[in-house]
Amino acid sequence: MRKLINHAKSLQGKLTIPGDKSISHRSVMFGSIAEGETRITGFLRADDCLNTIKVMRQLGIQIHDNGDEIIVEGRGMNGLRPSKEILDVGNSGTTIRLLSGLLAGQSFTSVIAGDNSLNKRPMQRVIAPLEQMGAKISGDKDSEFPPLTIEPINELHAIEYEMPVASAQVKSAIILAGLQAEGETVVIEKEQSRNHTEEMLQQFGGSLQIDDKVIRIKGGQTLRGQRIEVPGDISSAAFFLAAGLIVPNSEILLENVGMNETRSGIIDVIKAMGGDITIDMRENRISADITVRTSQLKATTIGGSIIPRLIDELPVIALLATQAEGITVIKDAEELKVKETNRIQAVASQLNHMQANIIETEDGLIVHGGTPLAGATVDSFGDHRIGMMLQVAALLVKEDVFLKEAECVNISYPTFFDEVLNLTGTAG
Ligand SMILES: O=C(O)C1=C[C@@H](OP(=O)(O)O)[C@@H](O)[C@H](O)C1
Ligand SMILES: C=C(OP(=O)(O)O)C(=O)O
Repeated sequence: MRKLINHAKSLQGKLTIPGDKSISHRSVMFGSIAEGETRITGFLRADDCLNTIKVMRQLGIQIHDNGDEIIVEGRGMNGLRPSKEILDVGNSGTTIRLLSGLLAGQSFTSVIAGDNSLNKRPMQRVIAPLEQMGAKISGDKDSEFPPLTIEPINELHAIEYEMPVASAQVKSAIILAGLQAEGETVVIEKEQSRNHTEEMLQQFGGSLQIDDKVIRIKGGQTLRGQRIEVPGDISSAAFFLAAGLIVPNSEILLENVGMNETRSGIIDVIKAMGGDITIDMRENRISADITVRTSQLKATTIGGSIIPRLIDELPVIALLATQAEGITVIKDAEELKVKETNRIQAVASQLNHMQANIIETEDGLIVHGGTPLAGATVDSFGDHRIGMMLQVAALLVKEDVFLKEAECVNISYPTFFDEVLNLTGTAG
Protein backbone atom coordinates (compact mmCIF):
# COMPACT_ATOMS: atom_id res chain seq x y z
CA MET A 1 0.00 0.00 0.00
CA ARG A 2 1.33 3.42 -1.06
CA LYS A 3 0.36 6.00 1.56
CA LEU A 4 0.49 9.77 1.71
CA ILE A 5 2.23 10.37 5.03
CA ASN A 6 1.98 13.27 7.41
CA HIS A 7 3.61 16.63 7.82
CA ALA A 8 3.58 18.31 11.25
CA LYS A 9 4.03 21.93 12.28
CA SER A 10 4.51 20.79 15.85
CA LEU A 11 4.01 17.68 18.01
CA GLN A 12 2.28 18.01 21.37
CA GLY A 13 0.79 15.54 23.84
CA LYS A 14 1.53 12.13 25.22
CA LEU A 15 1.38 8.50 24.21
CA THR A 16 1.82 5.11 25.83
CA ILE A 17 4.48 2.97 24.21
CA PRO A 18 3.29 -0.57 23.29
CA GLY A 19 4.92 -3.71 24.69
CA ASP A 20 8.50 -4.73 24.04
CA LYS A 21 8.76 -7.07 21.06
CA SER A 22 11.81 -8.98 22.29
CA ILE A 23 10.30 -9.57 25.74
CA SER A 24 6.87 -10.49 24.31
CA HIS A 25 8.36 -13.26 22.12
CA ARG A 26 10.35 -14.64 25.02
CA SER A 27 7.44 -14.53 27.49
CA VAL A 28 5.40 -16.87 25.29
CA MET A 29 8.31 -19.21 24.54
CA PHE A 30 9.38 -19.50 28.18
CA GLY A 31 5.74 -19.79 29.26
CA SER A 32 5.37 -22.73 26.87
CA ILE A 33 8.31 -24.72 28.25
CA ALA A 34 7.59 -23.86 31.90
CA GLU A 35 5.34 -25.98 34.08
CA GLY A 36 1.97 -24.40 34.87
CA GLU A 37 0.30 -21.22 33.81
CA THR A 38 2.01 -17.99 32.68
CA ARG A 39 -0.02 -14.76 32.57
CA ILE A 40 1.41 -11.91 30.49
CA THR A 41 0.30 -8.27 30.60
CA GLY A 42 1.50 -5.62 28.15
CA PHE A 43 2.12 -8.26 25.45
CA LEU A 44 2.77 -6.68 22.04
CA ARG A 45 -0.10 -7.66 19.74
CA ALA A 46 1.81 -7.00 16.52
CA ASP A 47 2.40 -9.39 13.61
CA ASP A 48 5.81 -10.70 14.73
CA CYS A 49 4.69 -11.63 18.25
CA LEU A 50 1.32 -12.94 17.07
CA ASN A 51 3.30 -15.28 14.82
CA THR A 52 5.17 -16.54 17.87
CA ILE A 53 1.83 -17.31 19.56
CA LYS A 54 0.61 -19.02 16.38
CA VAL A 55 3.61 -21.35 16.05
CA MET A 56 3.67 -22.23 19.78
CA ARG A 57 -0.01 -23.21 19.43
CA GLN A 58 0.95 -25.37 16.45
CA LEU A 59 3.45 -27.06 18.76
CA GLY A 60 0.64 -28.09 21.09
CA ILE A 61 0.59 -25.21 23.59
CA GLN A 62 -2.76 -23.73 24.63
CA ILE A 63 -2.57 -19.94 24.59
CA HIS A 64 -5.55 -17.66 25.33
CA ASP A 65 -5.97 -13.93 24.97
CA ASN A 66 -8.61 -12.48 27.31
CA GLY A 67 -7.95 -8.91 26.18
CA ASP A 68 -6.04 -7.98 29.35
CA GLU A 69 -3.66 -10.90 29.50
CA ILE A 70 -2.13 -13.57 27.34
CA ILE A 71 -2.39 -16.87 29.21
CA VAL A 72 0.03 -19.65 28.31
CA GLU A 73 -0.65 -23.19 29.58
CA GLY A 74 2.94 -24.37 29.92
CA ARG A 75 3.67 -28.06 29.34
CA GLY A 76 7.24 -28.27 30.62
CA MET A 77 10.48 -28.85 28.78
CA ASN A 78 9.26 -32.06 27.13
CA GLY A 79 5.73 -30.93 26.44
CA LEU A 80 6.01 -29.65 22.87
CA ARG A 81 4.22 -31.72 20.22
CA PRO A 82 5.01 -32.05 16.49
CA SER A 83 3.16 -29.77 14.10
CA LYS A 84 1.69 -31.31 10.94
CA GLU A 85 1.98 -27.98 9.19
CA ILE A 86 5.09 -25.89 8.47
CA LEU A 87 5.81 -23.36 11.23
CA ASP A 88 5.44 -20.07 9.34
CA VAL A 89 6.97 -17.26 11.39
CA GLY A 90 6.33 -14.52 8.81
CA ASN A 91 8.83 -11.66 9.06
CA SER A 92 10.23 -12.48 12.48
CA GLY A 93 13.96 -13.16 12.75
CA THR A 94 13.67 -13.45 16.53
CA THR A 95 11.04 -16.19 16.27
CA ILE A 96 12.90 -18.39 13.77
CA ARG A 97 16.24 -18.15 15.58
CA LEU A 98 14.95 -18.68 19.13
CA LEU A 99 12.60 -21.42 17.98
CA SER A 100 15.53 -23.22 16.32
CA GLY A 101 17.19 -23.44 19.73
CA LEU A 102 13.98 -24.62 21.34
CA LEU A 103 13.30 -27.31 18.71
CA ALA A 104 16.91 -28.45 18.24
CA GLY A 105 16.72 -31.03 21.03
CA GLN A 106 13.23 -32.40 20.35
CA SER A 107 12.36 -35.92 19.31
CA PHE A 108 10.26 -34.88 16.31
CA THR A 109 10.77 -33.12 12.97
CA SER A 110 9.90 -29.45 12.46
CA VAL A 111 10.07 -27.16 9.44
CA ILE A 112 10.29 -23.40 10.05
CA ALA A 113 9.73 -20.94 7.20
CA GLY A 114 9.05 -17.24 6.76
CA ASP A 115 8.23 -14.51 4.27
CA ASN A 116 10.41 -13.33 1.36
CA SER A 117 12.45 -11.03 3.59
CA LEU A 118 13.07 -13.65 6.28
CA ASN A 119 13.99 -16.24 3.68
CA LYS A 120 17.01 -14.07 2.75
CA ARG A 121 18.33 -13.70 6.30
CA PRO A 122 21.38 -15.70 7.45
CA MET A 123 20.74 -18.80 9.55
CA GLN A 124 24.22 -20.41 9.63
CA ARG A 125 24.86 -18.29 12.72
CA VAL A 126 22.39 -20.44 14.69
CA ILE A 127 22.82 -23.68 12.75
CA ALA A 128 26.60 -23.84 13.38
CA PRO A 129 26.50 -23.81 17.21
CA LEU A 130 23.36 -25.97 17.37
CA GLU A 131 24.99 -28.60 15.12
CA GLN A 132 28.02 -28.56 17.41
CA MET A 133 25.59 -29.46 20.19
CA GLY A 134 24.42 -32.46 18.16
CA ALA A 135 21.34 -30.96 16.46
CA LYS A 136 20.40 -31.93 12.90
CA ILE A 137 19.37 -28.79 11.05
CA SER A 138 19.45 -27.97 7.38
CA GLY A 139 18.38 -24.93 5.43
CA ASP A 140 18.16 -23.70 1.88
CA LYS A 141 21.25 -22.89 -0.30
CA ASP A 142 23.99 -24.66 1.72
CA SER A 143 21.96 -24.12 4.88
CA GLU A 144 22.36 -20.38 4.76
CA PHE A 145 18.66 -19.51 4.57
CA PRO A 146 15.19 -20.64 5.71
CA PRO A 147 13.17 -22.82 5.42
CA LEU A 148 14.93 -24.77 8.18
CA THR A 149 14.30 -28.47 8.73
CA ILE A 150 15.09 -29.68 12.22
CA GLU A 151 15.28 -33.43 12.64
CA PRO A 152 14.73 -35.53 15.76
CA ILE A 153 17.72 -36.46 17.93
CA ASN A 154 18.18 -38.29 21.20
CA GLU A 155 20.00 -35.64 23.18
CA LEU A 156 21.97 -32.40 22.83
CA HIS A 157 25.32 -32.01 24.52
CA ALA A 158 26.84 -28.91 26.09
CA ILE A 159 29.46 -26.88 24.21
CA GLU A 160 31.66 -23.89 24.82
CA TYR A 161 30.95 -21.38 22.07
CA GLU A 162 32.66 -18.11 21.28
CA MET A 163 30.20 -16.08 19.23
CA PRO A 164 31.56 -14.59 15.98
CA VAL A 165 28.74 -11.97 15.86
CA ALA A 166 27.14 -9.82 18.55
CA SER A 167 23.61 -11.23 18.41
CA ALA A 168 21.03 -11.71 21.14
CA GLN A 169 19.12 -14.07 18.86
CA VAL A 170 22.08 -16.42 18.46
CA LYS A 171 22.89 -16.21 22.18
CA SER A 172 19.27 -16.98 23.04
CA ALA A 173 19.08 -19.96 20.66
CA ILE A 174 22.14 -21.48 22.35
CA ILE A 175 20.74 -20.83 25.84
CA LEU A 176 17.41 -22.44 24.91
CA ALA A 177 19.24 -25.45 23.49
CA GLY A 178 21.59 -25.48 26.50
CA LEU A 179 18.58 -25.90 28.78
CA GLN A 180 17.89 -29.22 27.06
CA ALA A 181 21.54 -30.35 26.83
CA GLU A 182 23.52 -32.76 28.95
CA GLY A 183 26.15 -30.75 30.89
CA GLU A 184 27.03 -27.06 31.17
CA THR A 185 26.92 -24.88 28.05
CA VAL A 186 29.17 -21.82 27.90
CA VAL A 187 28.44 -18.90 25.57
CA ILE A 188 31.04 -16.15 25.15
CA GLU A 189 29.62 -12.95 23.66
CA LYS A 190 31.55 -10.75 21.24
CA GLU A 191 29.83 -7.67 22.65
CA GLN A 192 27.13 -7.65 25.26
CA SER A 193 23.75 -7.85 23.51
CA ARG A 194 20.24 -7.53 24.94
CA ASN A 195 19.89 -9.76 28.00
CA HIS A 196 16.14 -10.47 28.04
CA THR A 197 16.61 -14.23 27.69
CA GLU A 198 18.96 -14.37 30.67
CA GLU A 199 16.61 -12.20 32.75
CA MET A 200 13.54 -14.16 31.82
CA LEU A 201 15.13 -17.53 32.45
CA GLN A 202 15.87 -16.39 36.01
CA GLN A 203 12.37 -14.97 36.37
CA PHE A 204 10.98 -18.42 35.49
CA GLY A 205 13.02 -19.97 38.30
CA GLY A 206 15.95 -21.14 36.17
CA SER A 207 19.56 -20.31 36.86
CA LEU A 208 22.60 -19.28 34.86
CA GLN A 209 25.93 -17.74 35.69
CA ILE A 210 26.93 -14.48 34.04
CA ASP A 211 30.45 -13.15 34.28
CA ASP A 212 30.86 -10.15 31.99
CA LYS A 213 30.49 -11.65 28.49
CA VAL A 214 30.60 -15.30 29.62
CA ILE A 215 27.30 -17.09 30.26
CA ARG A 216 27.08 -20.60 31.74
CA ILE A 217 23.90 -22.62 31.74
CA LYS A 218 23.19 -26.14 32.99
CA GLY A 219 20.85 -28.49 31.18
CA GLY A 220 17.89 -30.27 32.75
CA GLN A 221 16.38 -27.34 34.68
CA THR A 222 12.69 -27.10 35.46
CA LEU A 223 10.98 -23.75 34.85
CA ARG A 224 7.75 -22.61 36.52
CA GLY A 225 4.96 -20.46 35.06
CA GLN A 226 5.02 -16.79 36.08
CA ARG A 227 3.25 -13.45 35.87
CA ILE A 228 5.11 -11.31 33.35
CA GLU A 229 4.67 -7.59 32.89
CA VAL A 230 6.07 -6.47 29.53
CA PRO A 231 7.32 -2.86 29.56
CA GLY A 232 7.01 -0.56 26.52
CA ASP A 233 9.49 -1.08 23.69
CA ILE A 234 12.29 1.50 23.56
CA SER A 235 12.78 0.55 19.90
CA SER A 236 9.21 1.73 19.20
CA ALA A 237 9.61 4.78 21.44
CA ALA A 238 12.70 5.71 19.38
CA PHE A 239 10.57 7.06 16.51
CA PHE A 240 8.76 9.46 18.81
CA LEU A 241 11.91 10.39 20.73
CA ALA A 242 13.40 11.43 17.40
CA ALA A 243 10.23 13.17 16.19
CA GLY A 244 9.95 15.23 19.38
CA LEU A 245 13.56 16.37 19.03
CA ILE A 246 13.47 17.47 15.37
CA VAL A 247 9.91 18.67 14.65
CA PRO A 248 9.72 22.41 15.51
CA ASN A 249 7.85 23.60 18.62
CA SER A 250 7.37 20.13 20.04
CA GLU A 251 7.10 18.62 23.48
CA ILE A 252 5.93 15.05 23.91
CA LEU A 253 5.67 12.64 26.81
CA LEU A 254 6.30 8.96 26.12
CA GLU A 255 4.88 6.75 28.85
CA ASN A 256 6.15 3.33 29.92
CA VAL A 257 9.44 3.08 27.99
CA GLY A 258 11.49 -0.02 28.94
CA MET A 259 14.89 1.11 30.22
CA ASN A 260 16.94 -2.12 30.22
CA GLU A 261 20.61 -1.02 30.12
CA THR A 262 21.40 -3.36 27.23
CA ARG A 263 18.79 -1.56 25.11
CA SER A 264 19.11 2.10 26.04
CA GLY A 265 21.99 3.19 23.80
CA ILE A 266 19.73 5.69 22.02
CA ILE A 267 19.35 7.67 25.26
CA ASP A 268 23.15 8.00 25.47
CA VAL A 269 23.24 9.17 21.84
CA ILE A 270 20.47 11.74 22.34
CA LYS A 271 22.38 13.14 25.34
CA ALA A 272 25.65 13.23 23.37
CA MET A 273 23.85 15.12 20.58
CA GLY A 274 22.60 17.72 23.07
CA GLY A 275 18.93 16.66 22.94
CA ASP A 276 16.49 18.01 25.51
CA ILE A 277 15.29 14.86 27.27
CA THR A 278 13.93 14.23 30.78
CA ILE A 279 13.67 10.71 32.14
CA ASP A 280 11.43 9.85 35.10
CA MET A 281 11.97 6.27 36.21
CA ARG A 282 8.81 4.48 37.34
CA GLU A 283 8.59 2.68 40.67
CA ASN A 284 8.95 -0.69 38.94
CA ARG A 285 12.54 0.38 37.99
CA ILE A 286 12.13 -1.23 34.57
CA SER A 287 10.41 1.55 32.67
CA ALA A 288 10.34 5.34 32.54
CA ASP A 289 8.20 8.24 31.39
CA ILE A 290 10.30 10.31 29.01
CA THR A 291 9.77 13.88 27.82
CA VAL A 292 11.52 15.23 24.73
CA ARG A 293 11.46 18.77 23.38
CA THR A 294 12.64 20.33 20.12
CA SER A 295 16.43 20.70 20.24
CA GLN A 296 19.34 21.98 18.21
CA LEU A 297 21.35 18.78 17.87
CA LYS A 298 25.06 18.33 17.21
CA ALA A 299 26.82 15.50 15.39
CA THR A 300 28.39 12.53 17.17
CA THR A 301 30.30 9.31 16.47
CA ILE A 302 28.61 5.97 17.18
CA GLY A 303 30.55 2.69 17.16
CA GLY A 304 31.98 -0.16 19.23
CA SER A 305 30.17 -1.70 22.18
CA ILE A 306 27.20 0.70 22.02
CA ILE A 307 26.08 -0.75 18.66
CA PRO A 308 24.17 -3.79 20.02
CA ARG A 309 22.52 -1.46 22.56
CA LEU A 310 20.86 0.53 19.76
CA ILE A 311 21.04 -1.69 16.68
CA ASP A 312 17.36 -1.34 15.71
CA GLU A 313 17.38 2.41 16.40
CA LEU A 314 20.17 3.22 13.92
CA PRO A 315 17.84 4.09 11.01
CA VAL A 316 16.07 6.77 13.06
CA ILE A 317 19.36 7.91 14.63
CA ALA A 318 20.66 8.48 11.08
CA LEU A 319 17.61 10.68 10.48
CA LEU A 320 18.38 12.66 13.67
CA ALA A 321 21.90 13.16 12.33
CA THR A 322 20.58 14.72 9.09
CA GLN A 323 19.17 17.53 11.25
CA ALA A 324 22.23 17.95 13.52
CA GLU A 325 25.11 20.34 13.13
CA GLY A 326 28.19 18.58 11.74
CA ILE A 327 29.03 15.14 10.39
CA THR A 328 27.86 12.03 12.26
CA VAL A 329 29.73 8.77 11.75
CA ILE A 330 28.06 5.41 12.42
CA LYS A 331 30.51 2.49 12.31
CA ASP A 332 30.84 -1.17 13.40
CA ALA A 333 27.23 -1.66 12.33
CA GLU A 334 27.59 -4.19 9.48
CA GLU A 335 24.82 -6.25 11.12
CA LEU A 336 22.41 -3.68 9.67
CA LYS A 337 22.94 -5.32 6.29
CA VAL A 338 21.21 -8.55 7.39
CA LYS A 339 18.04 -7.20 8.98
CA GLU A 340 14.60 -7.12 7.29
CA THR A 341 16.38 -5.17 4.52
CA ASN A 342 19.94 -4.01 4.07
CA ARG A 343 19.32 -1.06 6.39
CA ILE A 344 22.57 0.74 5.49
CA GLN A 345 21.46 0.88 1.87
CA ALA A 346 17.78 1.54 2.63
CA VAL A 347 18.48 4.45 5.00
CA ALA A 348 20.97 6.15 2.69
CA SER A 349 19.01 5.67 -0.54
CA GLN A 350 15.62 6.72 0.81
CA LEU A 351 16.75 9.69 2.89
CA ASN A 352 18.94 10.85 -0.01
CA HIS A 353 15.77 10.75 -2.18
CA MET A 354 14.48 13.34 0.28
CA GLN A 355 17.67 15.42 -0.28
CA ALA A 356 19.68 14.23 2.71
CA ASN A 357 23.43 13.83 2.27
CA ILE A 358 24.36 10.36 3.53
CA ILE A 359 27.26 8.19 2.39
CA GLU A 360 27.13 4.42 2.80
CA THR A 361 30.23 2.73 4.17
CA GLU A 362 31.11 -0.96 4.62
CA ASP A 363 30.04 -0.92 8.26
CA GLY A 364 27.77 2.08 8.63
CA LEU A 365 26.91 5.56 7.43
CA ILE A 366 28.43 9.02 7.23
CA VAL A 367 25.65 11.55 7.68
CA HIS A 368 26.16 15.21 6.78
CA GLY A 369 23.95 17.25 9.06
CA GLY A 370 21.91 20.38 8.52
CA THR A 371 20.14 19.17 5.38
CA PRO A 372 16.55 20.33 4.86
CA LEU A 373 14.48 17.37 3.58
CA ALA A 374 12.15 17.52 0.56
CA GLY A 375 9.09 15.72 -0.82
CA ALA A 376 9.52 12.38 -2.62
CA THR A 377 8.05 8.93 -3.06
CA VAL A 378 10.04 6.69 -0.74
CA ASP A 379 10.08 2.97 -0.13
CA SER A 380 10.06 1.07 3.16
CA PHE A 381 10.94 -2.09 1.17
CA GLY A 382 8.55 -3.80 3.62
CA ASP A 383 10.89 -3.07 6.54
CA HIS A 384 8.93 -1.67 9.51
CA ARG A 385 11.85 0.29 10.96
CA ILE A 386 12.57 1.94 7.61
CA GLY A 387 8.87 2.75 7.10
CA MET A 388 8.49 4.38 10.52
CA MET A 389 11.75 6.31 10.17
CA LEU A 390 10.54 7.70 6.81
CA GLN A 391 7.24 8.82 8.36
CA VAL A 392 9.21 10.73 11.02
CA ALA A 393 11.33 12.28 8.24
CA ALA A 394 8.17 13.30 6.36
CA LEU A 395 6.95 15.24 9.42
CA LEU A 396 9.63 17.82 8.52
CA VAL A 397 8.56 18.18 4.88
CA LYS A 398 5.84 20.53 3.58
CA GLU A 399 5.51 18.86 0.16
CA ASP A 400 3.79 15.49 -0.25
CA VAL A 401 5.69 12.39 0.79
CA PHE A 402 4.38 9.01 -0.34
CA LEU A 403 5.50 5.84 1.42
CA LYS A 404 5.46 2.48 -0.33
CA GLU A 405 4.48 -0.67 1.61
CA ALA A 406 3.38 1.49 4.54
CA GLU A 407 1.46 -1.44 6.08
CA CYS A 408 4.79 -2.93 7.22
CA VAL A 409 4.44 -0.94 10.48
CA ASN A 410 2.08 -3.73 11.61
CA ILE A 411 5.12 -5.94 12.13
CA SER A 412 6.03 -4.17 15.37
CA TYR A 413 3.72 -1.14 15.86
CA PRO A 414 0.18 -1.45 14.43
CA THR A 415 -1.03 1.86 15.96
CA PHE A 416 1.99 3.86 14.77
CA PHE A 417 0.24 6.11 12.21
CA ASP A 418 -2.68 6.76 14.62
CA GLU A 419 -0.23 7.93 17.30
CA VAL A 420 1.43 10.29 14.80
CA LEU A 421 -1.98 11.77 13.97
CA ASN A 422 -2.83 12.18 17.67
CA LEU A 423 0.35 14.15 18.31
CA THR A 424 -0.11 16.39 15.28
CA GLY A 425 -3.62 17.25 16.51
CA THR A 426 -5.26 16.19 13.26
CA ALA A 427 -6.79 12.90 14.40
CA GLY A 428 -10.43 12.00 14.03
O1 LIG B 1 16.86 -10.97 20.40
C1 LIG B 1 16.07 -10.11 19.97
O2 LIG B 1 14.91 -10.00 20.41
C2 LIG B 1 16.54 -9.20 18.91
C3 LIG B 1 17.88 -9.10 18.63
C4 LIG B 1 18.46 -8.24 17.60
O3 LIG B 1 18.85 -9.06 16.50
P1 LIG B 1 20.28 -9.81 16.45
O4 LIG B 1 20.32 -10.84 17.49
O5 LIG B 1 20.30 -10.41 15.06
O6 LIG B 1 21.29 -8.74 16.62
C5 LIG B 1 17.47 -7.20 17.12
O7 LIG B 1 17.93 -6.60 15.94
C6 LIG B 1 16.09 -7.78 16.90
O8 LIG B 1 15.18 -6.78 16.53
C7 LIG B 1 15.55 -8.41 18.16
C1 LIG C 1 15.56 -6.87 13.26
C2 LIG C 1 14.35 -6.85 13.81
O1 LIG C 1 13.59 -7.94 14.16
P1 LIG C 1 13.77 -9.48 13.80
O2 LIG C 1 15.23 -9.80 13.71
O3 LIG C 1 13.07 -10.22 14.91
O4 LIG C 1 13.06 -9.71 12.48
C3 LIG C 1 13.72 -5.56 14.16
O5 LIG C 1 12.64 -5.61 14.79
O6 LIG C 1 14.23 -4.47 13.82
